[in-house]
Amino acid sequence: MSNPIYLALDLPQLDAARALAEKVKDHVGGLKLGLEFFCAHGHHGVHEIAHVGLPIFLDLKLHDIPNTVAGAMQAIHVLEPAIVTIHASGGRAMMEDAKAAASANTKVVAVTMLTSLDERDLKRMGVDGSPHDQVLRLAELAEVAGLDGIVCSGQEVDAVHRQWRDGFFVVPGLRPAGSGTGDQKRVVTPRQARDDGASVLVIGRPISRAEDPVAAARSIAATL
Ligand SMILES: O=C(O)c1cc(=O)[nH]c(=O)n1[C@@H]1O[C@H](COP(=O)(O)O)[C@@H](O)[C@H]1O
Repeated sequence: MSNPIYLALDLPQLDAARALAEKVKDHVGGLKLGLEFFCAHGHHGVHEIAHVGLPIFLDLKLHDIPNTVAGAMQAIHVLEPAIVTIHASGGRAMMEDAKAAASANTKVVAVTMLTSLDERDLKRMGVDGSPHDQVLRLAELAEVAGLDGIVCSGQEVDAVHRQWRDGFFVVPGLRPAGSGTGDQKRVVTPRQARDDGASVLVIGRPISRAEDPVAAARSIAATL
């Protein structure tokens, strides 16, 4: 069984990101490059990290009118990402056009509700219901739009998996038992997320900021 852990390389320095990826590559299943890295290094940076030889998750959280998101998806074909994120709150048409514009080998998944948000944040944004309700609502929209799956917290993945049996579920906001959560508000352990149906476990700081990133990755993988 392939390793479900994708390391979030949220580092602005290209050399440091590549060195970390090389160091832990035997203990993770993929590498996620997000806005911090991509805004600093763009296509060149993605090509550099791709040389490590692991699948690349390009986490751009695209969110715009359908035509613009489709154009962005076309522009990243050359990077051959295994996974790309868009925001479900961009609506059904945007999601449909994003998937249509993606290359066939790219899984397009929709971020539903950021794991840094809780029910109070939802209410302040004028969204009724619980995070659970909001995630299920947006997951259904993503499924109808023909996406491959969604991003949600480990607190919702079980319910989404029951609603979308063959979906691809990316779960961040993961912390080993007893560790701090930082800016993450909806957090579970990697083992809990995996048991509840996560396809990919996105882990960043618990590995990237560990004293010994290899030991951290190995100890997390050992709990799965
Ligand atoms: O799309 C994501 O990967 C994502 C969605 C979400 O709701 N929450 C979330 O934390 N992420 C990403 O997952 C990673 C979590 O990093 P750590 O909190 O350091 O483990 C970061 O790169 C976030 O951008």
